[in-house]
Amino acid sequence: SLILATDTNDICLTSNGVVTCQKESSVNLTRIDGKKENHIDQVTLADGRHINLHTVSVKPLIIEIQDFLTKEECEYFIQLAKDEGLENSQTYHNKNRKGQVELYDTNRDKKLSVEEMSLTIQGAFDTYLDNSDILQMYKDENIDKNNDEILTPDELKNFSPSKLEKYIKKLLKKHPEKHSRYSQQVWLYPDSSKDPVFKTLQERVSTIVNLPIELIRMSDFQVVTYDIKGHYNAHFDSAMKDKSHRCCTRNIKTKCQGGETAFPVANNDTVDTYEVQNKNLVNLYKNCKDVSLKISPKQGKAIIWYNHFVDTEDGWMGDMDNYTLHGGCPVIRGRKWIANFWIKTTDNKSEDLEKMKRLHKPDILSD
Ligand SMILES: O=C(O)CCC(=O)C(=O)O
Ligand SMILES: [Fe+2]
Repeated sequence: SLILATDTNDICLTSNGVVTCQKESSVNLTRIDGKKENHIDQVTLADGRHINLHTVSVKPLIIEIQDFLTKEECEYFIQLAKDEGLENSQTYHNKNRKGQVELYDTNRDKKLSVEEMSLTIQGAFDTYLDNSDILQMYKDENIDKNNDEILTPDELKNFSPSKLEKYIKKLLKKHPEKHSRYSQQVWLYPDSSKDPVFKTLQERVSTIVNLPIELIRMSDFQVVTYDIKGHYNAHFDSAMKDKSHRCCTRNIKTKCQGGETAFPVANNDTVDTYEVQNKNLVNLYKNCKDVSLKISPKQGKAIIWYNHFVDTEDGWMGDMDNYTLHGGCPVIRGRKWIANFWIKTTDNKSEDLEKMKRLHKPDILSD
């Protein structure tokens, strides 16, 4: 392609193999126009295949694509993940907790009921215990001497946060499914100049979401697998830092039952956090049955959603879309494999554009 670069504030970006140079200020993030529920748009891929972008929901916007990946591509990424080695998944909570245990004495009576202990353990360890687990813990640790299921300050004195932590850690070894997330994963950073399958994937994502390949090259790619009881309680993928504009969760292999991707507040009138907590809809390990919007896993199927809106002022990352609260229902039989492809930007548009300029490699196109 012939590029006639003009002034230095121009940026050259590649979409569908065509390089276009434009003013930096005119580069915006855009979202797929899903139009309305059940709308279908056809897109032709570079390999000539036609695929359908099916709008399954508008609040939040979720697009489903059957056969986004071929069977061979799915197998390739699973093998890549296995070769690299998968590790137990962590949560944002695990990595950022500073080790403190905060007692949730919600009614401020200075005593802890079983429900309050349950919230304490959720808050401190991201772990969801049944009431019977908690009563068993009282027994094992001989804390609730009068068996009234209430811990007084005196009884609590003998049960230090470090004792609690030790107990929970041991319990999780035996019952990892009681954690908010139970899966194995690996981050993959294939070099697209050496890995034609990954290069094709990047180009396909770029075509479908209609964003330049230079932005797609800044993405993170991850393969996750869930065994029986594997799940991921409802969460947001993005904190305000390190925002991910959208997320394609690709279900790359599924000989499994269960394992749906669930959106507990989709299509509600409001995101009613009280309702979410009250019905414990975050706890998908237990309550997936109460979620109306669930997308079943199927080999090759992709789902795309946008964790953030586009900011109307600078055309870059905007507010988080609270309707994107989501998670993975437990696998009942078999094993589920997914690949997550996160297209990410920061709050700093000009920094992101600089990065994109560095990732502009017209030579990579001509092979
Ligand atoms: O397993 C799923 O369907 C959801 C996965 C997910 O939300 C994530 O990896 O962030
Ligand atoms: Fe997620």
